[in-house]
Amino acid sequence: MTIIDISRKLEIGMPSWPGDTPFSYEVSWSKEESGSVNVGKLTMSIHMGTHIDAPFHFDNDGKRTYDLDLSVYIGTAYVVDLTGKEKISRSDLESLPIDGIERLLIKTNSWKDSTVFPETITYLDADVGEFLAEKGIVLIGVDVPSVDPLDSKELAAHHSLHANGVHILEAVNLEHVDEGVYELIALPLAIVEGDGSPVRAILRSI
Ligand SMILES: Nc1ccccc1C(=O)C[C@H](N)C(=O)O
Ligand SMILES: [Zn+2]
Ligand SMILES: [Zn+2]
Repeated sequence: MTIIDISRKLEIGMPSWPGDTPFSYEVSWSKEESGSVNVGKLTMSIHMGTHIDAPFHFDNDGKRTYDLDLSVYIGTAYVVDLTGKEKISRSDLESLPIDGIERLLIKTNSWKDSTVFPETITYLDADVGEFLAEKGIVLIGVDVPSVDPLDSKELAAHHSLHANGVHILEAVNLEHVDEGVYELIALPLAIVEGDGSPVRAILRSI
């Protein structure tokens, strides 16, 4: 069985959302000190690297991470390459062979240098939520840190996806992935009050 890892590495110095908590890892209790084991301490924004958004991230009354339906994060996914677009609208997706497929991963290739936070990214139009719901899509994944423009405050795409029951996976790495149908696994951690979760996202060929 071939596993394709589509997760970004979590490491010190990786780019984070401007002003947000950076990633840090340290051994806070060493083997020498504890007498038996190294114990690590992790600090990071939840929206670091490859992660899912819980609706609470952008809606005070929205679901928290632990309450998310795990079946959303496992199952068939279609990877489409839409490199070179400023934004992605319903018309860009209408001809995709996604009948019977419940997840869509979009390769935008718009995060050019993964060692620095991008200045602009390809984003989704607010008409995408309704279209995906009509198609029976329950999750959308993008290879950039947001489904909206980076300076957006309204978050039109986040809200339209949520209103249509489409869950959000952000900052996957699809550089090495060809278009086609796969099985996706990208489970959130059981963070009770979370507004999202880092995930280890993988694809399996089917
Ligand atoms: N971390 C942030 C800090 C400030 C403002 C936005 C963000 C975000 O993370 C938004 C992005 N659309 C996200 O869901 O990951
Ligand atoms: Zn996020
Ligand atoms: Zn988001």
